[in-house]
Amino acid sequence: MFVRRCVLRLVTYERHTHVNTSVRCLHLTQNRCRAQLMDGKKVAGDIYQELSSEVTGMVSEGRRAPHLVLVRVGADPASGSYVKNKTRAADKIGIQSTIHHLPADTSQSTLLSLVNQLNIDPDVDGILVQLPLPGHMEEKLVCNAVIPEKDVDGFHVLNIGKD
Ligand SMILES: Nc1nc2c(c(=O)[nH]1)N[C@@H](CN(C=O)c1ccc(C(=O)N[C@@H](CCC(=O)O)C(=O)O)cc1)CN2
Repeated sequence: MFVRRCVLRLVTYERHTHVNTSVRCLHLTQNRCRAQLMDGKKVAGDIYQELSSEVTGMVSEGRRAPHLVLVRVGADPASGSYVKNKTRAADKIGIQSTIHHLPADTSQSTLLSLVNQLNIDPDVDGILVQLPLPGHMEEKLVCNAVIPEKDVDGFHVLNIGKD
């Protein structure tokens, strides 16, 4: 997914590769690696472009656009902004998005039921539970309730560490 595909790009060079002066050297055990300053806006723009073309391709083949569901619990203003930004990013790419905004006093079992419904809903491709959750909830348990195939953040124990 978009967020997971936004990775830091490290450029490794062979010993005799031309050395750009803006490049800093890092010496690892075997290889010489150079970290290159990244133009974040350009990389983000390229990723938007790439994903947008992918979605356009899917739709032109008669498939529906991917559907992302965002779950927000409580009224944390920062979480509100992050969720809004994520739906904006989805819109820009052509991904459908839906927000489920639950009150702060929602019980954990109600949240888990919602996650389970979304897990089995064939019209939902990705699920993102915005953190932090209210103090009475166990974030690890909730993150692991999202099935790995729909786990947009990669927070499920089976997805952590995968690229
Ligand atoms: N379900 C998730 N919940 C939360 C995540 C997450 O990845 N998934 N991360 C944070 C909140 N968050 C996104 O949701 C987030 C917070 C901060 C940043 C970030 O890059 N901050 C930069 C500034 C970036 C900028 O200026 O554009 C910084 O602090 O230096 C990104 C995402 C917790 N919840």
